[in-house]
Amino acid sequence: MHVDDTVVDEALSLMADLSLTMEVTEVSKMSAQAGTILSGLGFSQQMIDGRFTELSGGWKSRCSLAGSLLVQSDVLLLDEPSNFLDLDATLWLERYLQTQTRTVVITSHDQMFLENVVEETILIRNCGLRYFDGTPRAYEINQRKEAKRTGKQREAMAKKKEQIEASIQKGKETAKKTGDENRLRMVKSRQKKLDDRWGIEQSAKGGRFKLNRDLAGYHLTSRAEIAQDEVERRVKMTLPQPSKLRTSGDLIHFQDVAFRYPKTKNNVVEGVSFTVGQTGRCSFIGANGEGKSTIAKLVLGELQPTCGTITRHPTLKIGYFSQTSVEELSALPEERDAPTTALMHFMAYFANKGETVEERDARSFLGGLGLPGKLSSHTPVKALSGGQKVRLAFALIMWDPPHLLLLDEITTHVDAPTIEALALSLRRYSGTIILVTHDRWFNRVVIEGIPPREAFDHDDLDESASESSSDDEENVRKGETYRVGGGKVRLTPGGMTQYIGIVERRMAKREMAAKAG
Ligand SMILES: Nc1ncnc2c1ncn2[C@@H]1O[C@H](COP(=O)(O)OP(=O)(O)OP(=O)(O)O)[C@@H](O)[C@H]1O
Repeated sequence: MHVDDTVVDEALSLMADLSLTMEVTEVSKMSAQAGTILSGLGFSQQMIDGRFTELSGGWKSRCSLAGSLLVQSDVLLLDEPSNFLDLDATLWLERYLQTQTRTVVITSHDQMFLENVVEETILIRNCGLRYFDGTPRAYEINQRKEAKRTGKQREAMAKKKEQIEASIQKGKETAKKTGDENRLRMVKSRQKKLDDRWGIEQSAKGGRFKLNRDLAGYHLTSRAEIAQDEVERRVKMTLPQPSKLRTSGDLIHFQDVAFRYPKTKNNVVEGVSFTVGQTGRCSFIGANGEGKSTIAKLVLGELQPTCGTITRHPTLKIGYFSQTSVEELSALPEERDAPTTALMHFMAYFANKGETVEERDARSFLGGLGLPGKLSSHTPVKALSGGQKVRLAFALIMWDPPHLLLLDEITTHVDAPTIEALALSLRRYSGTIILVTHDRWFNRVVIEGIPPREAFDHDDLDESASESSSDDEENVRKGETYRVGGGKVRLTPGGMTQYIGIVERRMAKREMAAKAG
C-alpha cells in the first residue's frame, strides 16, 4: 500500500505536537499538585520556592514524603509517615490518604492515624503474617473479646472435666468393689470418650462445634483444644506518687511573658499568662516551630523571659522529659565487653549524683515501669526499642517523683502499648503535669480526662471487652489545653476536638484560596 510521504510527515508532526502539549500539561499539573501537597504538609510559599539543601532535617523528610505522594503509582508504601509531622500536617495527610483510590500500605505506631486511614490490618506475629478485616484498634478489641470468650469456655470445661473424672473414678471404685464387669466396661468407655472427644463444644459463631467445619487441618481427635489466642501483652506502669508540698500556693505562674531568642528579631511568644496550681495539669499544642518547647524551657527556668514575670513555688521539684532525652540514651558511650544495660545506667546515673540505689530496688522500680527482668539487666540500652528507651528515660525522672512533670513530646517514636501504659498511669498521677504534645488521644486521656476508650476521633467501636474500661474514673483530674500559634498562647476549652476543628477550617480556607488562585 502506498502512503503519501506528506501525510506521514503531517501525522508525525501532529503526534509530536500532541505529546509536547501533553508533557507540558502533565508537568504543569504535577507542579500544581506538588504545590498542593507541599502546602498541605505545612510548607510556606517561601519554603516551596527556596532551596532543598537549606531545609532542616525534619523539613527534608517532609519533602521526601511529598515526593512519594506525588508519584503516580499503583501502590503507595509509607513507613511511619506521621513521625516528622505536626498535628496540622498529620490531619491533612489523613484526609489526603482517605481520597486515594490506589492501594496504600502503611506501617505506623500512631493508633489514631491508622484508625482514621486504614481499612485492613496485617499483623506480624511469631514470624508470620495475620490478616484482619478492620483497623488495628478493632483487631485488638476483637482479640480481647475472643480471649474473654475462650477463657470462660475453658473455665467451664475444666469444671465439667473435673466432675466427669470424679464420677469415673467413683464408678471404677464401686465396680471393683462389687465386681460388676458391665459397670467397669461402661466406666472405661466413658474414660475413652473423655480422652478422645474432649475439647471445644461451641463454635465462634455460638453454634455446636464441628471439627471439619470450624477448624482447619488434620486432627487426631474429633474435638479441638480451646485455643487461647495470644493477646498482645499490655505494658503496665506503676508510678510512685510525689510528696505533698508543705506550703500552699501555685506551682507556676506566667504573667505577660514574652520571649525572643538572642540575635533574633521577633518574639517567639508574647503576652503569655497562665497559672498551674498544685493539683493542676495543662498542655500546649500547636504546629511545629510555634514555641511549645520554648514555653517548656521557660517553665523549667532554662530560658529567662524577655518581658513579663514567671513565678515558681519555692520548693518545687520539676521532672523534665525533653525531646532529646531518648537521643541522649542512644548516645551512651560504647563498652564492648560489658555493654551498658538499663539497670547499669539507672544505678550509675544516681551514683553520679551521690545517691546509692540498691540493685534490688532498681530492678523492681524498672520492672514497675515496663522494663522487667532481663530486659533491664541483660539487654544493652542501645538494643532497646524506642518505647523501651522512653520507659528508661521516664524511670530516671520518676525515681524521686517530682511535684511537676514537664513532658515534651514523650510519645514521639513510641509504640502503642507504651503510649497506652503511660497515659493510663499519668491519668492518676497526683502531681502536676505540663504536656507538650501532638498526640490527640494522649492529650484527651491525660489532660482532658476523657476515658481512654472514648478518646478516639470516632467512637463507633464496642469496647465492652476492653480492659481499659476498668479505669478508675474517680481519681481522674481534668486540665486545660492551650494552643500555641502566631506568637500567642490561647486557652482552648474544647481541647483537642476544638483544635482539630480550627485546623480543619484553616485547611478548607487554604484549599478554597488555592482553587480561587
Ligand atoms: N536557640 C534558638 N535560637 C534561635 N531560634 C530558636 C532557638 N530555638 C528555637 N528557635 C526557634 O524558635 C521557634 C520556636 O521553637 P520551639 O522549639 O519552641 O517550637 P515548637 O513549637 O516546640 O516546635 P516543635 O513542634 O517542632 O517541637 C522556632 O521558630 C525555632 O526555630
